[in-house]
Amino acid sequence: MSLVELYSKGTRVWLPDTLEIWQGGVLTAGYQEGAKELTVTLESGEVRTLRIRDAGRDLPPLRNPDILTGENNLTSLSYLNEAEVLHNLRIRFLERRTIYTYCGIVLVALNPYQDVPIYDDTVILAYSGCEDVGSALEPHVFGVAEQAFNHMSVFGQNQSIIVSGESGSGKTVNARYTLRYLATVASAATASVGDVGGGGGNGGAGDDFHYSQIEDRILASNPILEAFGNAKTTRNDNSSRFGKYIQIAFAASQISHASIRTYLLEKSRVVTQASNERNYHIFYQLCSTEDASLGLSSPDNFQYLSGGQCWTVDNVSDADELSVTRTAFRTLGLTEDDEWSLFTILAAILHLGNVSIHPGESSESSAIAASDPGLSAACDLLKIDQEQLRTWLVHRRIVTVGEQLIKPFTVDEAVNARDAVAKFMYACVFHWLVALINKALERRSQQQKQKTELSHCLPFVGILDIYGFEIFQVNSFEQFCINYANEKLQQQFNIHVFKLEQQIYVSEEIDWSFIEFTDNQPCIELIEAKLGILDLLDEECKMVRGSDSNWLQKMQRTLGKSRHYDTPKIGSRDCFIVRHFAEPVAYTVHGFLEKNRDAVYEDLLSIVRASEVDFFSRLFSGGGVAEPAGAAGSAGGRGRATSNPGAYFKDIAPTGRSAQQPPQQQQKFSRQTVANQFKQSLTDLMDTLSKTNPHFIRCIKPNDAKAPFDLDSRRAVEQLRACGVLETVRISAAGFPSRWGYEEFYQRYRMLLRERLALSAKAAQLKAACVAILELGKWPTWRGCAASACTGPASPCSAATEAGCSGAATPEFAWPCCSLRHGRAEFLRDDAPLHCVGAGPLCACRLGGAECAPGAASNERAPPPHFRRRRAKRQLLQLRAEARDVANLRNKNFGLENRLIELHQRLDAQNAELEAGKAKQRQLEVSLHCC
Ligand SMILES: Nc1ncnc2c1ncn2[C@@H]1O[C@H](COP(=O)(O)OP(=O)(O)OP(=O)(O)O)[C@@H](O)[C@H]1O
Repeated sequence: MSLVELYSKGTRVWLPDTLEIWQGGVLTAGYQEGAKELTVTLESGEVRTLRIRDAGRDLPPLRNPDILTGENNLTSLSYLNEAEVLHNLRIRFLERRTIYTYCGIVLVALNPYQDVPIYDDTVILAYSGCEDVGSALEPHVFGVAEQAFNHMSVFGQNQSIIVSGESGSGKTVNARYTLRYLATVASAATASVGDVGGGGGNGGAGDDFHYSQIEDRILASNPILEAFGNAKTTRNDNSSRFGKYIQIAFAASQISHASIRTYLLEKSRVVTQASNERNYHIFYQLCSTEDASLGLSSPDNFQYLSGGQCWTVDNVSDADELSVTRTAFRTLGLTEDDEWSLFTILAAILHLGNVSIHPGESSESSAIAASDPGLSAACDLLKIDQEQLRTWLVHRRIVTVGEQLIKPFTVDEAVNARDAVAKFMYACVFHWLVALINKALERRSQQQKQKTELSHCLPFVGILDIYGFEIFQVNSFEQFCINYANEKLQQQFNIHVFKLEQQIYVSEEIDWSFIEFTDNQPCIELIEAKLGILDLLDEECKMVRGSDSNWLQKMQRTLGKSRHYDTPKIGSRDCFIVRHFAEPVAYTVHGFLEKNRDAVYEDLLSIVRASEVDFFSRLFSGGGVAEPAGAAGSAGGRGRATSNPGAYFKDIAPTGRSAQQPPQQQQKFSRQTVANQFKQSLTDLMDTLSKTNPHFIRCIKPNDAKAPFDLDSRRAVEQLRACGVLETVRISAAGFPSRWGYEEFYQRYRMLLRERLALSAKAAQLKAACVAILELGKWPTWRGCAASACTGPASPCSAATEAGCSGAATPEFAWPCCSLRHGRAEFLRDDAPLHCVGAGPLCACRLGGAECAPGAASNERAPPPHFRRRRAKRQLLQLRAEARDVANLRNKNFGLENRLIELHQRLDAQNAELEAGKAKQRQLEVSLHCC
């Protein structure tokens, strides 16, 4: 169609709008070739004249007919542009109250900021086992989980579900539901095996660890990790301050074991918080007990909990949350004694934060009063030497050739030293817990252990919930690492969606015009390449006199020419800007070196490691009850996902003893900077992800006020642009909706072929076999013959005389899992009738014999015993189908109910107005009467 035809009078278009981003309008007059102007009447009635400079490029985007509005897959829109995507999401979200929408291979999830009734077990049942989950049911996070689970079960291929989005967009909630879905579906599989007495050897007597427990343990890991790793920020009341990748391995559709890797816990939050933010939830939960034996009281009595001047979270009871955390501890097998030990350390951290450090005798020194209550409370709880701690919090040892000097700290240095110990202790607790969870998610019985040894063979589904892209007023080292991680994830997404997809079209010689996308490789190189930002940072950290400002200068000299690096033209001089894929972010260099070194003075470490309590001593030495193997939190000991707190430190390592030497001999630890560890763990993560079949969930934060079902178009478009959803729409719409390898396709549909070919298809014949399967489509008898009397591919088809049947049957077919429309017989893969219900003259079951009684028009024959499992499965499928209908109805109902509530609210408001009007009228009448 030519532009003149497309842009004729009355055509519906979109115009840019400052407030709503896009506004609908209608062309008042058609576009003429070479015209410089276009007149549009907006929906508001305003008439606007558009300047056309580069016709064909700057003509306004076209609008779809109303009938397409609210499509649940954006790729099915006729006109695909930013305005249409936004409009569609808006209608679905605001009018239909639907939070999920497919966008090709991506599920877009809008945060409703309100509980929606779409996650209960009926809905899980509806999605589980649904073969065409993408089209038969509304888009849902359960749909994505089902696709991953199904793909894994059928093809034994590892899957990953990557949940991304900015802070507060709903990643953790969606990841939590995904986890629940997998746990429920897997436990249903276990139960159904148990029901029919199959057993399959799993979970039988003698196992010391039953299958049902592992699902519970997986779910119990959530409240623990959230209590210790989540905090209230200005953007999100329950913000994850660490990244998490959970891998669930399955054996015969049941969970075999699981493991969690964590990424870069934000340790600085333990000692300082921005305004209106909180420390980690667990501290406030603990304070709610006001336990005197731990010296606990209201959170505002502790320095470490008062940085943000915020101690509570709306609608959250810390006391209730504590009981959730403790219940989860029990589920994971943590004893009350160990729990008490953890709480003791947390309380000690809080008391340590209250230690008051004064200027010493000179301005270059500092001191702590012998009677400091914070110091004595911390030392009593940790069972460590108070005098030693008091000394080494305000001094350090310098070792030169042949001699040692004791140098006092300034007040600032002493505060840093104290905070570093507090952060170290908290990180030890966190990583110990991750190791504990991993231990609890292993298989324990002999049989299960064997499985674990073969774990690399078991397929898994991995769920990645990693901190979203962050921009604050002041962005520091943590934001830099978080945004770097997002940059890597975006690249992973690009590689999968754009690069690989297009490469396949080229290699398959499919006619294809390339879709441009923003490749963020140059930005990643700026960060992680040799002489890039991280490299220069590490170099500076090695310098004795290294400083943040020196590092900044070096970056400016070395990286100044990069397209993705910049310095602010106005304002702060100690900033550098990185142009990320999402947005440019200005980072303040202050504190980068210190955070990257993450140094804890060895003298202080030795003191806490010398605790009289064996548990503490082991925990602070990198060991403990759960015996974390190497890098804590790594799955089955593989990978280096979690920073090992043992490798964090090492600033000054004393080599000899002095009068005030701490009691324990120092050990040697590697000097690995935080950024270096993080880079390595991200490389490992990307490596893992690249070997899986990825599924993407893009979470969108619809407004900053956390208002329920409210969409700020500007914010939504920002996020859609940033995470590549719009480009995905274009590529998904232009490309093929489904891609199968020969092997995959053959495995899935081979039962349609004659036995001979089905069994004998070797690698070389795979393509031919696939072609043969596709040829089946030519035979109407096999593709759902419309003829009512069709009995399947008999030769010739017995329904040949009926309308809609060609009467042709192909010799290529054997009896497949027949699902003829009239449902005379149902077959499973091995051609055995499940339950011949249609026995009679038209029975399609040709096997005869014991399983079928031709002529007996009855469905009352009891199935043979060995079909019981299949029948159970069949019934389950029926149940699921019913549940699907219920879920769909419920979805609709929910939308209608909401509309009704809205209408009631409006009615109430109008009534109130009416009443107010009447009252006013009465008043006026009274005053008139008085007059
Ligand atoms: N599907 C949902 N239904 C109801 N409420 C939701 C849903 N998704 C998110 N929310 C609300 O939004 C809040 C923030 O969500 P969530 O913690 O998952 O964000 P996030 O993307 O993980 O943020 P961060 O990166 O800061 O951890 C939740 O605490 C919850 O109140």
